[in-house]
Amino acid sequence: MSSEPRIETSSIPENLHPVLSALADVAADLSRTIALGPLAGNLGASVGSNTDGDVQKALDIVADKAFAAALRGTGVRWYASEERQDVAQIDAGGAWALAIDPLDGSSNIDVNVSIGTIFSLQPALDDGEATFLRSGRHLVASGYFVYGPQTSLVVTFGDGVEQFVLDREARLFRKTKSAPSIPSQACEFAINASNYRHWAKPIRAYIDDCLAGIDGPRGKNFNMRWVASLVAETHRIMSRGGIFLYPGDDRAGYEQGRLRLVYEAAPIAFLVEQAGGMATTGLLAVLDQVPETLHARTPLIFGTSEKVRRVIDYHALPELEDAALFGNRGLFRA
Ligand SMILES: O=P(O)(O)OC[C@H]1O[C@](O)(COP(=O)(O)O)[C@@H](O)[C@@H]1O
Ligand SMILES: [Mg+2]
Ligand SMILES: [Mg+2]
Repeated sequence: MSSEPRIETSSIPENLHPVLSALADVAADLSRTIALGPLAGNLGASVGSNTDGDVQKALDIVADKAFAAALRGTGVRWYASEERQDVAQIDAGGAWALAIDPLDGSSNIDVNVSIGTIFSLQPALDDGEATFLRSGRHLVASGYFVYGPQTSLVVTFGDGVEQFVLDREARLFRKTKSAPSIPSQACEFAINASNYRHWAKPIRAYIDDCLAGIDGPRGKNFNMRWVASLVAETHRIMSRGGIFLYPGDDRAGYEQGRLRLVYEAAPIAFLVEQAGGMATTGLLAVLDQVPETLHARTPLIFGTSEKVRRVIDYHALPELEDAALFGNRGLFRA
């Protein structure tokens, strides 16, 4: 890594400068590679599968190796990656544990749609795995890079969120004047609706009510979005509000949804709470959920607080009663 910081550090806690600069350095490289697309090789080629059977793309592996290598000497003791079965030790004397989804939205690599990197930092315990098997309330920082028309970093250190944009010529992430904040009013929802028949009743009811639009209990029309890149959906919600849902469903292997608690849901939940929104599994705040295993999945529902609260309310309804209420719908008028 170059010794020059790759990010404006004035608002970043001093003990995290080396880590953030290393992450920013790799993100600048990835941004360039992604922008070259097919000119940089077959980035979307399938090269194997991880321990859970998820297909790994060439760029997943490139990104994972680049981040792990760049973090040497930055004070990161433990490195847990979506692409690795086990926690790796980087700096034996380091104070930090970093969890990372090196490349989020892999299915979009080949189609020139925004993809990203998600990370979180927490203090390292002596046991690497035990460090990560704690609730997200232990996080001291989390963020994502989104590689889109702009390459941006949105990050929290537990006191609101900040945004940086890559100035390609200077190879520097510059801080933007205004910070993202999730609006309290919004009319967009994001869900992979092809799974409708697999969802549980509270999720179906929530989406049914959105789809009913002005004629339904919400009394207004909604738009639907689904990019299939969690970072891109998060970035939109950070600026425009709305709700994202990847619930558990009845497909084999999807009982807890698709997204990983340690690498995806907890870091995003920390950002969302810091930006004025909420993140839940439907039953519990995502940040209160303790991972049972390193690669555990979790239902993830986040965004504008009022919308997320409504989904939580739907989950709280007794099974029989809810059928009656949803039939009536009057209790849930917007
Ligand atoms: O293809 P689906 O089931 O709609 O899933 C899309 C979701 O999967 C993900 O791509 C999973 O992340 P990875 O690409 O890191 O595996 C999310 O970014 C996205 O929200
Ligand atoms: Mg991901
Ligand atoms: Mg990934």
